[in-house]
Amino acid sequence: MIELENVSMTYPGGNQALKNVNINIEKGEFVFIVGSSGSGKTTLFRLLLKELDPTEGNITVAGYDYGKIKRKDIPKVRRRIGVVFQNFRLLKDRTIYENVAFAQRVIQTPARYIRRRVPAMLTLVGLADKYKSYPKELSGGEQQRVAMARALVNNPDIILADEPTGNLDPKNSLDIMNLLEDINKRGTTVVVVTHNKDIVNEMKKRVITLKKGVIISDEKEGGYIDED
Ligand SMILES: Nc1ncnc2c1ncn2[C@@H]1O[C@H](COP(=O)(O)OP(=O)(O)OP(=O)(O)O)[C@@H](O)[C@H]1O
Repeated sequence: MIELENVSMTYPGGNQALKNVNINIEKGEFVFIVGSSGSGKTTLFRLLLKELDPTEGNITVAGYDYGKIKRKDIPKVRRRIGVVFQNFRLLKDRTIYENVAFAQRVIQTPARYIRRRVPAMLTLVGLADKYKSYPKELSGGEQQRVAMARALVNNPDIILADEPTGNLDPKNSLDIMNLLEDINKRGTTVVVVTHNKDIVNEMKKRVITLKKGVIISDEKEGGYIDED
């Protein structure tokens, strides 16, 4: 589902963020990407979305070879990736329903399909009764669940989450992780970039650890490696 072959990324100016990274993530896996600040996690995330191109190596996501992909196919591959961010990134002036529906409207999904799909996603994340609320009326944990519903609404193959529990307390963090685990059990590949040591240790999933742009460990049922 996701393959990086000898991927290196050097930013203009000379910062080498990733060095010869090899990762293979199969369909249906749940993977944590961890590492201290500056280790290259965000760079990896942006490469997977094709927001950046590597300076060396090959990336394949959902069957698309990023080195050969046609420009018109980039939105197609992005549609197969649901993205969740630390700061939720909801539209403040839209209701919860509209926030989730918006992701479908932009890809011109038929209205009758949206009317079925949005409530189903809000039910999945436990927020069916909040559909008329605005983001500021919800707790941080609830807002992140809306962001998850939005990420899932187009039925992606992959969920990419960048520090999804970064703004949440331990209870809400665990709820979000349990939701990601449920989604994973339904067949979606889940990749979570995080600093959250407790969560990583609790979940016992595959853990890939980056340090200064190099993979220093890739463990099947791993834990958080303290570097200091
Ligand atoms: N746009 C950029 N231009 C130049 N250098 C960059 C750029 N973005 C990141 N870097 C450098 O690349 C390296 C990796 O950064 P990256 O943001 O990928 O790390 P990170 O693991 O996500 O860190 P954090 O946990 O603090 O978000 C760092 O040395 C950083 O300074």
